[in-house]
This record gives sequence, structure tokens and C-alpha cells, in this order.
Amino acid sequence: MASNGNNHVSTKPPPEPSPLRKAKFFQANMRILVTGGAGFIGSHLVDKLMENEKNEVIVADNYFTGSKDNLKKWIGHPRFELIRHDVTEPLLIEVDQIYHLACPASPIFYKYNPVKTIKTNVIGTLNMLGLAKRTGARSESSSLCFYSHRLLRSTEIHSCTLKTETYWGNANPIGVRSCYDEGKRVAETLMFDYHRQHGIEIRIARIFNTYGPRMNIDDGRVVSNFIAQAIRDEPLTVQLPGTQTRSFCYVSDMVNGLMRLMAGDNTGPINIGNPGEFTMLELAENVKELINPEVKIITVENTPDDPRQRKPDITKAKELLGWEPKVKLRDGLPLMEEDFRDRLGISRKK
Ligand SMILES: O=C(O)[C@H]1O[C@H](OP(=O)(O)OP(=O)(O)OC[C@H]2O[C@@H](n3ccc(=O)[nH]c3=O)[C@H](O)[C@@H]2O)[C@H](O)[C@@H](O)[C@@H]1O
Repeated sequence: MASNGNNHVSTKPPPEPSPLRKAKFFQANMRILVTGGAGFIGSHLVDKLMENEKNEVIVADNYFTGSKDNLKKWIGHPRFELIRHDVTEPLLIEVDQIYHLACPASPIFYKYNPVKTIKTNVIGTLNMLGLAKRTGARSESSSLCFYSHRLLRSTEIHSCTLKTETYWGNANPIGVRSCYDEGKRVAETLMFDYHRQHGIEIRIARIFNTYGPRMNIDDGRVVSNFIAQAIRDEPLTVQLPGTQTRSFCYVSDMVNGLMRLMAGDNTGPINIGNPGEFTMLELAENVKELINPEVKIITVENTPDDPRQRKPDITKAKELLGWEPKVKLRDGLPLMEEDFRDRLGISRKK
């Protein structure tokens, strides 16, 4: 029997881990960090991740646009942790996967503090890559970093081409939206540099306009604006010219796409969005018909640098991930209406 060097011979086996620790060890074999997990897409992702009993989910959020309300059903759950944390500061924890979603996405929020927005994209992503590098180097499990990116913003007014992943973008570097657009571009560069230089496993999703329950009611984006306006009997404000297009993806489809990407072997970038394209006037007509046929539609001034057309080409997502969206706009809008009515306390007129 081996001596411990103090002439004391131990005959006792090492202590068994406590039943609590054992239970935790065997149940939760994937620790996942979701930055921005108290936000709109993040909180739906958390719901889905928590369905798997093998996942332990940690959310880091500074609550700038996210809210604890979105996570209230998980607070206190043994496999869930919530940290008030700003991703522009380093975070030292052990995780196996990172879904990095933290960043204000609505133009009114990101223009409110553009310096913070670009710091969130650049320094926030650096910090997450640093975390992935550290944990990847130390633990046996692979450490993945995932980064969400909206389509590179196009200011090509007459462009009517589909946006494939090879599109390099034509973004205004000095405009009011540049903090977001350029921040996302640099973040993608950082992701690939860490991947090439340090072997960090990465996934890049290019997320297109997403809608659904839990969007901030007054966050200024078009679907939430129109639905709140229709419920409050206020005119739907179509920004000129009204012929600009967007393609709207329901949040459950988005979350499934993000999880498929994480589970597969492709680094991306890969477009995740719904290719169904609508003009803002068509969207207003749909909201009017489905939610409040009495409501007026008016036109108002637009904001600078508003892209005129946006439609994802999702061939790659279909081929490589076997993913495509399922929820049609006309089915998703009523689901969002229900949530907005609950939160606004306004029920449907009889
Ligand atoms: O939802 C998103 O994912 C995206 O939202 C915004 O991008 P944008 O496409 O301009 O989103 P909205 O602000 O919802 O605007 C969409 C279109 O609706 C129009 N709009 C907006 C608000 C409104 O009340 N009425 C209206 O007609 C805008 O002029 C614009 O053409 C952000 O800039 C992106 O970062 C984000 O990815």
C-alpha cells in the first residue's frame, strides 16, 4: 500500500461524491451558455434547450433589452442559472457550448447607444472567443462558439437579388446603422481568425428578421409595431415608400435552425430565415385583416439607410442542415397577437 509520505497509511477509499453532486454529474452532461438569453430569440432558445434533461443552461444578460420575465419559468430550476453580465466584460466560467446572441437588434435601441453596440459586437465577441479558447483548452469536451449575425446590410436600392452567404455586403461605414452592421462584420472576421489561428470550433448564422411572442412591445420593429398598433386601435405606420420588402421568420423556426447549425459540422456562415418576402404595405394589410379590420394604414417618413429589399437564400441551410422554416406569416401573426394582448391587457373585441 502506498504511503502518503507522513508515515501514515490510509486504508480508506476516497469519499464518494454526495448524491446531489452525483445526480448533477450524471444528468447534466452539456453545459451551455446563452448570451442575451433573456432577450427575444435567446429566451425561446433557452426554453428549447431546457427541454433536454442533459442540458444545463447558463444565461448571461445585462437586461438592456432583455427581461427576466422571459425566463421566469426557469428561475430556481436546478439546471438553470441566470447571471447579470455585460459581454463587454470578460466572463470566466466553464462551458461546453456558447450561443452568443447578446446585442440590441432593434434600430431604436442600437442607435440609442451606438458606441455600446459596436463594443458589444466586437469586444463581446472577443470575450466569448476567449472563453471558448480557455475552456476548449482545458476540458476534454469540445468548446463551441456560436455567433449570430444579421444579413450584411445592403444599401443597394435597386438590388433584387437573393442574398446568398457569398454576398459580401455593401454597408455604409459611417451611417447611423454602421455600429450594428460593421460590428457584425468585424465579429465574423474575429470568429474566423480564432478558428484558423486557435482551432476554435465556430458556427456562424446569418439571422434574418425574426418575429414572435416576447418581442418588446415598443421596440420599434415593424411586426411588433403593427401588432401593438392594431391592438391599440392606432393607425399602422408604414414607412415610405412601403414597397420595401422583408422576409419574416417565426421564432420557433429560427431556434430550430440555430440548434441544427450547432449540432452539425458546418462553420457557416449560413442564412437562417424565411424566404417568404412581403412589402411593408402587404404586411400592414395582413395585420389589418387578421387582427383589426377597422384599423387605418398611414404612411410616414422613413429613417436613413433603410434597406429596400431583404430575402434570404436558404439553399445552404436546406442542403447542409436539412432545415427549412415551417410557420407561415399568416399563422405566426395570430400567435404573436395572443401574447401582445396578454401583456397589453387588451382582449379581442366581441
Ligand atoms: O428584425 C430584425 O431582425 C432586424 O431588425 C432591424 O432591421 P430592419 O429590417 O430595418 O427591421 P425593422 O425596423 O423592423 O424595419 C423593417 C421595415 O419596416 C419598416 N417599418 C418599420 C417600422 C414601422 O413602424 N413601419 C415600417 O414601415 C422599415 O422602414 C423597414 O423598411 C435591425 O436593423 C436588424 O438589426 C435586425 O436584424
